[in-house]
This record gives sequence, structure tokens and C-alpha cells, in this order.
Amino acid sequence: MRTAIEITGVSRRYRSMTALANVSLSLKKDVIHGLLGRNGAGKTTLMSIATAQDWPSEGEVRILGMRPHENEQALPKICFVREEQRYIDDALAKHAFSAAAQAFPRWDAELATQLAREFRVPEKTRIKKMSRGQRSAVGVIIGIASRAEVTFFDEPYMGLDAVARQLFYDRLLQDYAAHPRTVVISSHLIDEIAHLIENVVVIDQGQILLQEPVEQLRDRAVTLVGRADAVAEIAGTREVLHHEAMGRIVRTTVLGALDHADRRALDERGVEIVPVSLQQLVVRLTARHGTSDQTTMELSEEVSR
Ligand SMILES: Nc1ncnc2c1ncn2[C@@H]1O[C@H](COP(=O)(O)OP(=O)(O)OP(=O)(O)O)[C@@H](O)[C@H]1O
Repeated sequence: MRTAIEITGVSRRYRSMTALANVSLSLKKDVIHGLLGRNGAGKTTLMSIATAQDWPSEGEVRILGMRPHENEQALPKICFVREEQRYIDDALAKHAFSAAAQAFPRWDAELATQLAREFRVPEKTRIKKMSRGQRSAVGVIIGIASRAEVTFFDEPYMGLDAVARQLFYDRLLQDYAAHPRTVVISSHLIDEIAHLIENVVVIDQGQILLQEPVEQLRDRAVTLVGRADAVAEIAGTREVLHHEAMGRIVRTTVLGALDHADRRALDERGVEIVPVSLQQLVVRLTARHGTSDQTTMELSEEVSR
């Protein structure tokens, strides 16, 4: 089976608020996926439903072919690391690790101990008394050492310093290479996780804006920097995502890959081609989605044209 996570027509409403609107998503097995989107886009809601911690108002979820809700067979295969993880009162890190050992059959206790040392998780401090970063580290360790077949990290880096975040990315990749599994990470630090993820899902206002392999997405847009008339000549026929003028020089971000002839024409006119980072692309696409009346489908089609 190549699909690990299948979400079909899932909606989640809170009274008048629609957090997810008819979301369908199919995520491949043994791939690291990035779930990206602005505050309130629906990332946590989607992850909570996929991990059976919340129920959809409509629609269906399948994890490894199984319905996860109240399913004793499915749940040991699913790990959800979230910022506001609750632990048993007065628990130390080792207690949280023992509980994880019970919950996840592939738990690696040695790895957890090693990671606890590397993240400098204090042994004798109760989790509720730990600093925010230390608490996040406990969650991250559980996420990695559980080796659950499907692991969700919801903004796992909150409070982690730059060194600890790098350690998280390195250790996750290392362990994933040795023990492939399906990972979904939500993050606002898009460029930080760009090298980690293979597939990108962008969600905005409860709708999936796009789902695409990172490599493909990188070629989707470029920024052209040069004289306004020269840039306009090439940009004119394309979808403009962003435009800035600095005197006679403009920076225009356009959708669509450049072919050989475009590159030659730009070169002849002294126009510089600057790659667009994943973060910039996601920011531009979501900003555009928020201000336009286009449907998700239209925008996705545009992006993939
Ligand atoms: N229990 C709740 N009751 C009412 N509204 C809720 C509830 N939980 C989430 N929402 C709303 O649903 C929407 C999606 O929230 P969600 O937490 O999934 O967003 P998110 O993408 O994870 O955001 P962030 O990046 O800020 O964590 C938001 O508008 C939020 O206010």
C-alpha cells in the first residue's frame, strides 16, 4: 500500500466557524510531508482528526487503510506530537518515556535516552516545571523514538533554540533514513524544514491550496529583477504573485517555469533570475488566496500549469 493517510471530504465546524471545509488529501507512505499554512488555517484541526483526537463533522479518515477512531489496531501505529501535550501530573521525562514505551510497540528506549542527553532534558525536573523548550524536547523525543508508522509533529519546535531545532531536524532525518515511516510536520519556519520535506501541503482557511512534491514546487515561480520594461516583457504573459518597484528597478515574482528562450531573452536584457524560496512561495500563494475570490481548485490548477 503506497498511501498512508487518506482524508476524504472532511469538514470540521465549530458552531458558525468552519475550521476544515471538505478537505480531501492523499499522502504517500514513508515520505516526510510538510503541512504549511497561516495561523488558524486548520493544521492542528486536520492533524487532530487524522490522529483520532477529534471527530470530523463530515467525511472519512483512513490511516494505513484503517479508520483510526477508537481503533486499537490503528492507534499504536500513530504518534501525534503537539505543543500543548498533556502529561500525567508530576511526571518526569522518564515517566513520559515509559508511557510511550507502552503505547508504541516500536519504541526505542536507548534512542530516547540518547536524545534526552543530547537535548539536555533535565532528569529530575517534573515536565510541568520544565522550560517551554525542554517540554518541546520531551515531545520531539517521543515523536522520534516511538518510530510510529505514521507520526505527526504539530509545530514541534516551539521554544526550542536554534541548536535544539537543528538537532531535531538532524536526528529525525537520521532515524527516518534508518527506519522509514510517514511523517507529517506542520511549521511556520518553512525554509528551515524545506530540506527535510519531500512533499508540501498548503492549507488556507480550511481548504487545501496545493499539494505537490517540493522539487516541483521550487520550479513553479521565479523572481525577476531588472529594468521595469524588460521585466514586464517577460512577466507580462504570466501570473504575477508579487511586484515591488525600487526606482527604475523592479522585482516581480511570477508563476510558471522559464524555458530556454525565456532565460536567453532575460539574459540579453540584463534581467536577473532569483529563485523563490519555499517560504516566499507559500507566503505569496496564501496572501493571494486570502484576497481573491478564486476557488481552491482554480488556484491549484494555476500553480500546476
Ligand atoms: N475548539 C475550538 N472551538 C472553536 N474554534 C476552534 C476550535 N479549535 C480551532 N478552532 C478554530 O478553527 C480554525 C483552525 O484552527 P487550527 O488550530 O486548526 O489552526 P492552525 O492552522 O493549527 O493554526 P496555528 O498555526 O495558529 O496553530 C481557527 O480559526 C480556530 O480559531
